[in-house]
Amino acid sequence: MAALTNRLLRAKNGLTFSSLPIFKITRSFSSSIIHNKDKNNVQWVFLGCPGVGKGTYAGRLSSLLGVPHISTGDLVRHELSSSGPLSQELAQIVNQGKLLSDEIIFRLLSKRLKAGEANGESGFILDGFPRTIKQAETLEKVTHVDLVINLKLREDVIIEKCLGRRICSQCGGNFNVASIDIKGENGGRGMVMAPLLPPPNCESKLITRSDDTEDVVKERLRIYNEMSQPVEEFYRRRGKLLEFDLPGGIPESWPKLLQALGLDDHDKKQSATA
Ligand SMILES: Nc1ncnc2c1ncn2[C@@H]1O[C@H](COP(=O)(O)OP(=O)(O)O)[C@@H](O)[C@H]1O
Repeated sequence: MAALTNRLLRAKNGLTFSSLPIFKITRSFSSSIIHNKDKNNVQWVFLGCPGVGKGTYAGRLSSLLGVPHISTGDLVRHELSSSGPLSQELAQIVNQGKLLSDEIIFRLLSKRLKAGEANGESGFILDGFPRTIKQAETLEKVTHVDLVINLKLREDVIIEKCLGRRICSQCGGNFNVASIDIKGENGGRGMVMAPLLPPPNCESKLITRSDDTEDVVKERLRIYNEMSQPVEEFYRRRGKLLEFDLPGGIPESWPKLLQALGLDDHDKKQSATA
């Protein structure tokens, strides 16, 4: 693990690499990669504001394609839930809506990659990383990214969704109690998002993330616009960015996302064999 961490940290400082587990510098980008459903060829990144649904859609694609969904936010929350020496220091930063240092994120990510390597994982769907230009440059040095999916949603809806987010403290399931029903104005489209309610046995165990308060959500959005939006431009310039405006909740958005990714047949085949 130490060697791996060092390689990731060295990459950040511009030194050379041979390989990293999961991350392979073997292929050049081709726009047709989007149509390649071989799981070994899925090296994707999800971008988008806090609460837009990166975790939901990355998780669904991960199950569909059989590639690991690696969320740095989940890695951070796992670290916070431990009683390790770092957890209090990290909690202070996360609960203010600020970003953690690259060093900490690289350390957590390296640890996760090492565990995945031991389990024979290949391919990846990254969620929550990269979040700064520096992180994107580092990732570019250590591996190839095929496709970057940028999820977009109106800011007022994002705030409501973040405030409605709930987690079951027992099973870890993610739910949302917000019910969004925005009427279209001046011929514009409205938006309906039904709540994603928990099953009865989770109902009494729901908790809210400590960084999902209104002030902290607004600060996270501010930081996203300042630090992470330039990452969109980084990938746009490389021709890798797929912009996806979410049309509504999961029932409307999931089929359209699959269509945009050329995966709608894949989903049908999988449902037929299930
Ligand atoms: N790549 C990263 N760089 C720095 N900090 C991160 C990164 N990923 C996660 N974090 C920290 O973990 C928190 C939660 O992450 P995440 O669940 O991805 O949040 P969000 O819902 O805002 O997208 C972030 O607000 C930040 O403090």
